[in-house]
Amino acid sequence: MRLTIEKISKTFKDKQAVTTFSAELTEGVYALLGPNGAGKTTLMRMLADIMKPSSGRILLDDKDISLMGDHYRDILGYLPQEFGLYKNFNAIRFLSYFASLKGLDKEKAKTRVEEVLKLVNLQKDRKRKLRTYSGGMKRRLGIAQALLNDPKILIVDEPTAGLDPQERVRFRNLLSEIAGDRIVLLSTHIVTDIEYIAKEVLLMRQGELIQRSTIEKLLESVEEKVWKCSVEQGALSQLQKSYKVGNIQRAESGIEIRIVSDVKPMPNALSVSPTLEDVYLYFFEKEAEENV
Ligand SMILES: Nc1ncnc2c1ncn2[C@@H]1O[C@H](COP(=O)(O)OP(=O)(O)OP(=O)(O)O)[C@@H](O)[C@H]1O
Repeated sequence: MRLTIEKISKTFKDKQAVTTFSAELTEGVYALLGPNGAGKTTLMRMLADIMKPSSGRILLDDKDISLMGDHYRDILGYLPQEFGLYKNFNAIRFLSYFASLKGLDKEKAKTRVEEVLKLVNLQKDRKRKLRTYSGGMKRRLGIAQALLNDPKILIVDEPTAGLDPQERVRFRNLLSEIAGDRIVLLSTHIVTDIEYIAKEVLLMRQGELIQRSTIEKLLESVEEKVWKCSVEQGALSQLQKSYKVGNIQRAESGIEIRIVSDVKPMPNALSVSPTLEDVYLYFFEKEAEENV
């Protein structure tokens, strides 16, 4: 299976949200990483065939998805960023309702609803009203909904927004379990979401794909560009103006800061091993976890 994104762009009036984005995706988990406003949601909506590109094409195994109609929707699972729940429904009723919208026949739907509840580990809570669900449970239910038709392509838009770190880890594990032979595209601006699970990372900035790589290669690309420096408090604000400063830690003598820079920022700077947060800082300037 091959999903080909061929030079797609999307313009809203005077705003270019996505600019000639091209990529080819095969089975596995891909992470679309970029800051708020980078164009991730717009790209995903086009991949989910909810929004038409202003130009360019999306092909599944060489067939234009805009010409595939229901055949494409049959193999697609989509979890949008904003996902409305019927608060007075329980999980079974909610999923059965979506199953009927997706055209599953009644008998098949019954079995499938139980299967997806098991997959996302909500079996025990399947009869509870959704208004009593935690943020993590709601997101898992969202994934269950997206999996009802056993999609070959699964698109999930910022699924970990608002989840606590423990729920984020559970959600990440869930995605990696269900990935199997599907194409999974997950968008996020939180670097820890993509650790361990992403086969490749697509970095998006201002509507453009600026880098596509494995996590290992991304880390390699900032090798020798991450520095630990001991500085005095008074020097900090000037350094922040001149460099991309990551973690700031108080030490016995002054403070210790992490700087991402192509050149050694000061004589006493020590080169240290990069993390994904450094990668984010290198490509996107802002602090990696700023928007959590
Ligand atoms: N319907 C629309 N009309 C006008 N501008 C839009 C519309 N949808 C998105 N945009 C603009 O396009 C740009 C990309 O938005 P998009 O929501 O795709 O980014 P994002 O990376 O998903 O960000 P976020 O993480 O905040 O959702 C933004 O500048 C946004 O304001």
